Amino acid sequence: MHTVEKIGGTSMSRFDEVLNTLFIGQRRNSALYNRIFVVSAYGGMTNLLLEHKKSGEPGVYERFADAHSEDAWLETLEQVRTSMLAKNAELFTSDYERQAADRFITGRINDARDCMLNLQQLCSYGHFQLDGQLMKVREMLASLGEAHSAFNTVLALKKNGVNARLVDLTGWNQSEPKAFQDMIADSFAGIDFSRELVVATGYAHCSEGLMSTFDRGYSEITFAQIAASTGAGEAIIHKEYHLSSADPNQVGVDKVVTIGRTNYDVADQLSNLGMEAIHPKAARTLRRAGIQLRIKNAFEPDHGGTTISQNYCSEKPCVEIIAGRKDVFGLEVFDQEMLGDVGYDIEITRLLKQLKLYVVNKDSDANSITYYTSGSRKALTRAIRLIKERYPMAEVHLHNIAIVSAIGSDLKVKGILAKTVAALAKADISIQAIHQSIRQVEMQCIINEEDYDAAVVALHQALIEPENHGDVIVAA
Ligand SMILES: Nc1ncnc2c1ncn2[C@@H]1O[C@H](COP(=O)(O)OP(=O)(O)O)[C@@H](O)[C@H]1O
Ligand SMILES: N[C@@H](CC(=O)OP(=O)(O)O)C(=O)O
Repeated sequence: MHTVEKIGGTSMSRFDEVLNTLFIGQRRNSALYNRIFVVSAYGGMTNLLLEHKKSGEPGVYERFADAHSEDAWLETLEQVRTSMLAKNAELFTSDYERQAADRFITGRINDARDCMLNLQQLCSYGHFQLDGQLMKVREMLASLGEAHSAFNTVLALKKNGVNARLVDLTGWNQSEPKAFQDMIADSFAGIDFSRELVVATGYAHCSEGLMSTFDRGYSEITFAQIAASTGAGEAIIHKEYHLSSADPNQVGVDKVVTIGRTNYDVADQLSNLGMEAIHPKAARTLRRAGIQLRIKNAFEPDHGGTTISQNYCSEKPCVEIIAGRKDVFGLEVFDQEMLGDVGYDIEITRLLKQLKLYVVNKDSDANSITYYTSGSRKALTRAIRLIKERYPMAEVHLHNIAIVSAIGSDLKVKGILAKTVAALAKADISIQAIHQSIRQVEMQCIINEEDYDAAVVALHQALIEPENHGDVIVAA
């Protein structure tokens, strides 16, 4: 039976290593096959094509959509071209592959550029509106990143003697889009996985619109659907590190512990904080298809990694992960008219959704609500203006904050709140707000942005390190 394996952008950026560990390594002949790889764009490429995933800094798409900067998008698209060609030069030293790689991506970029210029021209006539076409432009731009990395991967594999095959799901020259499930099923029909190593683009063109339905992180959706549709034995996500008790880059590779087993509930909490163990909607597809999910370190192929299942719960209560995010704004709305009126909250939430501001969490008291949101500062400034227009008596304040969070499949650890507060106080970090829900899977502290790194280290030290878990918290 075959596996379906996803490689994220961060790992794809270290392609030479991935080639030696995952794709080929010690594998020979038949051991190379029965694997379908789904690849993301090289790290940073989608940020440049659309907008920065965390800071919201505009990329080609955002600049194109912004009516005030008519030509600024062209400059950013040329920046994408330069980065993509530089990546090709880094990957391919021989002329044949490099020219083929350059030709392919140059053709796609030129097509996208011409299409966007024509659209801009067309929409200069009042009968045609750009707004109605923007999502299509977003999809087209996104697909460039995954087409680039998948095409290059096949080229590199072929050069190394592997019988690799590209499954290009971007629908580039397709006359009409198909439904998502049909697009995937049709593209894989009739392929003998035991003879061909398939590399599929993490972006899939479809009538529903992958971006409008799932937005960023979409390659996991494609990955999960391919696994379900081809009846994979296991679905594997390869990451830069093992799924660990904290970000190894922040706390230190020597201090963090690998998570051996966890559940989809924990994965959802991580996803809410922007650390996507797995996209929640991709998890659902795998769960329904009864396919086991494993997260592995792309550079340690012999390690079992982390298995994620629906029913796992740690044997005794413990903190499994310290996570968080620092690109968060606390949008505080104070209005004495709010007292007893739930409609206030509903209306502001709707407004934030319209402005594509993601609400990570919120808290309230009698006459104020604070929304902890991520998104661009521009969208937040707009939100403040609209709230003030709608509620003239409201006082609105914006705080630069960070969220640091302790997560576990069973967090009913005795005295956890006291330990957390003591650890932060000892590190001289002031807590702005604190949340622990009754379900006890996650506890969040809101702190000042500049305290973020120190807070993660302090909580890891106080809540995880004393448990002496060894190398792995519950080996898979
Ligand atoms: N608990 C954690 N375990 C492992 N990596 C983490 C954790 N929290 C944050 N990270 C960070 O996630 C980053 C990207 O991970 P990865 O999933 O490989 O990226 P991509 O989305 O490109 O696939 C890593 O560089 C690491 O610093
Ligand atoms: N490249 C896309 C899709 C994706 O899922 O990427 P990654 O696997 O690197 O998170 C993005 O940045 O949204």
